[in-house]
Amino acid sequence: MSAQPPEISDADRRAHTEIVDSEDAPSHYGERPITEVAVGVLVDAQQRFLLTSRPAGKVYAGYWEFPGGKLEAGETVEQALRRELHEEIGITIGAAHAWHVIMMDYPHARVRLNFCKVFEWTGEFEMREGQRMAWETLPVQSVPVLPGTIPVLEWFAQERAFAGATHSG
Ligand SMILES: Nc1nc2c([nH]c(=O)n2[C@@H]2O[C@H](COP(=O)(O)OP(=O)(O)OP(=O)(O)O)[C@@H](O)[C@H]2O)c(=O)[nH]1
Repeated sequence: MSAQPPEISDADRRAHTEIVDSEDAPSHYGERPITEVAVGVLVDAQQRFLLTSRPAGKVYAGYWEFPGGKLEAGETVEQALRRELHEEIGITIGAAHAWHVIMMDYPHARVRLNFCKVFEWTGEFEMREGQRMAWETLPVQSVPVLPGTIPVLEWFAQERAFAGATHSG
């Protein structure tokens, strides 16, 4: 859990979050096109949630996030999530329960993160891209966390009546 924090630029620090909670924002909301992303919040029987580290070679390599990825043409959020989690972490998910939707405006991309809670899955976890995995609870111990992950920790804090810092750093 002691990853060397990657370099973060001033532009990255200014990454802007908008809580949308709606799938109605047009696909060219604002001045830049939006990339749709399906993100899985796996919650186990002990109410822990799964974080994975971003693999080497991707933007924000080494940052901790909830696993997921970009929608391919014609896919629904649930279909993309099922495909991504199978490809990246080796499991087959049961139902994906739509939770929150946020926009993140990064220097490299403007993304709409469609977070879904997942309570059931089959198969063994296998980090197929060399990621690391951690079952976490609040406060999160893995550092650093991706900017787009922080709102999720705040939603968990609200749900769980958790007071205090949700993560380190
Ligand atoms: N998976 C995931 N992506 C997130 C989260 N928060 C967040 O801002 N993002 C952003 O959403 C985008 C997801 O892209 P990705 O690189 O994971 O997707 P992918 O696996 O399809 O990428 P690829 O095209 O490199 O194969 C990235 O810009 C990433 O920074 C999160 O919690 N999980």
